[in-house]
Amino acid sequence: MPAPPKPRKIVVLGAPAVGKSSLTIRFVEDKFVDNYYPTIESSYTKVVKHKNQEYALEINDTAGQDEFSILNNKHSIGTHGYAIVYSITSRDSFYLCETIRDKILNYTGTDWVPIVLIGNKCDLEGQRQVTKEELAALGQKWNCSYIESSAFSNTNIGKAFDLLIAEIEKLDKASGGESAGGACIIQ
Ligand SMILES: Nc1nc2c(ncn2[C@@H]2O[C@H](COP(=O)(O)OP(=O)(O)OP(=O)(O)O)[C@@H](O)[C@H]2O)c(=O)[nH]1
Repeated sequence: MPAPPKPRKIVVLGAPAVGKSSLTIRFVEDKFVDNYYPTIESSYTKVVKHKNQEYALEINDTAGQDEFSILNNKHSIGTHGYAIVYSITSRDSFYLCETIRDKILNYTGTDWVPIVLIGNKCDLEGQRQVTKEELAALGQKWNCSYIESSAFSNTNIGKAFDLLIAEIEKLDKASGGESAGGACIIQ
């Protein structure tokens, strides 16, 4: 009998208009939405396979943050992993990622949480403001996974979520297994 899907909750955070909804919808529904409607809060589900195990993902797409946004319970209770998104065309959105991660760590009272850092809109090479080297440097500093993606051209979207599941699994293993997952991140 195959193992039942593991439920895993993911929150997508980042500055407004970096493509959080677009990459979530591309991942869940495999389509690209060209219009910009600021998100209030949306939740999506998708079952995916990672290393022969199924995962029932609950993905919470948030309203864009700024440096004054306060991380609330909805963003952290039961959350297993975070996708922090910026746009490669916006240096400000890249800088904001550091603030967002600091808030997560403050809120959870931990010094490490599963994160994938995503540089979205990589199809817009001509408008690039953040280099791949800067992404790699920040990802290495945080000891997390990192990747550039494009919801528009469907580049690395599935891969980004796969990397996040791997980060979540790392924590699961380090904390002694299955049940430890979200519970110990939330404290
Ligand atoms: N070229 C390009 N445009 C993108 C990409 N992803 C999103 N966009 C566009 O960028 C705009 C903002 O995308 P959204 O997905 O609504 O951004 P968001 O981060 O969810 O925005 P908020 O809800 O305000 O936080 C829209 O016009 C999208 O079509 C991408 O990978 N490439």
